[in-house]
Amino acid sequence: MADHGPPPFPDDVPTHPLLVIDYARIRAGDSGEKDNLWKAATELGFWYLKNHGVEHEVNEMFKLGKAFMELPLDQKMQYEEGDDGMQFGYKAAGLHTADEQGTLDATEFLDVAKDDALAFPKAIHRSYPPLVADAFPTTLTPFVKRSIEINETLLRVLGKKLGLEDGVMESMHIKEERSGCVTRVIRTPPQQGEPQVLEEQALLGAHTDFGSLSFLHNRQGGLQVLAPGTERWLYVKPLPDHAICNVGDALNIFSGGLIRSNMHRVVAPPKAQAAYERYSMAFFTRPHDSVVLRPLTKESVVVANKVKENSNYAEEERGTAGEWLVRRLKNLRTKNYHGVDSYRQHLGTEDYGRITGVAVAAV
Ligand SMILES: O=C(O)CCC(=O)C(=O)O
Ligand SMILES: [Fe+2]
Repeated sequence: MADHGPPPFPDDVPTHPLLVIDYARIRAGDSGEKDNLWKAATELGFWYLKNHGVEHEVNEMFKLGKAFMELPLDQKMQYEEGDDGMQFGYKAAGLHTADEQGTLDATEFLDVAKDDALAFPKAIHRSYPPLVADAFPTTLTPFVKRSIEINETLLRVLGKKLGLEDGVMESMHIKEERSGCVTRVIRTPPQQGEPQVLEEQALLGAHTDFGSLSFLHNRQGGLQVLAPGTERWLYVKPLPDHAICNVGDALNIFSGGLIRSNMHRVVAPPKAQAAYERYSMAFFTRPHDSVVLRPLTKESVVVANKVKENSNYAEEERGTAGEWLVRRLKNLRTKNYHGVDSYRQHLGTEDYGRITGVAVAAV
């Protein structure tokens, strides 16, 4: 019998609503829509993005991702990312931990560097399997270019709303510079069990994203958010041709905490969808490697000559974007897991108490 793929997202599971931002209106400079984006970015840090115009490239990426994931494991393992914080290539299931007990994650990643996609046929970070390398001109590079354009536009609006001088936000994300910007395809295997039990098992552990903005494409459920002021993880319902955008830690830090980098995780898709393998795909915009992660708002105000001499704005040193990534990735690797403390070493701006609180409550 022909397999028609997973059934639709069920109507009867609780979900968390997201604001819908119309990219066409943002592009047109609509000030009401820019206000909506600011509201979404500061209150939840997640929103749907419609009319982004990347539907074709997204479809092609899903096809490429599936073709790659279906390669034999030993072929994929030749491109494994390793335990030193490199994050391009292939990550096999179980090589990341999903919680402080060291539970193994259940996700496979294909991670393709923006730098390799833009420099093709030159390799900047690494080489990829022939199936992926062949798809740079037709699929990967077009998707990366469109994704960059969208995230740059959204970042410009958010930078302006923050009160940054023109060009300051852009200068943190220079696409010609080496960065951790990455296109990722994720696969998780079919899950069996009681929905209530499955809903408590993270296949990709609770986290905040490392970079500035994530441009995510979901077709099945499985993504959950822990909304501020709530104690319950809720699914985000995928909507056709709507991207899910979310803020990462770098933007949270740049904004002095004003723009929210919200915790999320991936569990089994709800109900009957759980019996199917799950694919998702994202482009992560991150500051280029040499950018020091610190609040930018004071700097912009200084530029504008508006700051008072004795501003007591808290400034915390987080190192560079490149160092931030390596630290977080290294400590997430199963091989580098030495207990709760090493797991905590991978954390970003998450409120760690919230993660443990929820995990304990779920036992
Ligand atoms: O697969 C998803 O829906 C989310 C993936 C995710 O959060 C990530 O890779 O950072
Ligand atoms: Fe994420």
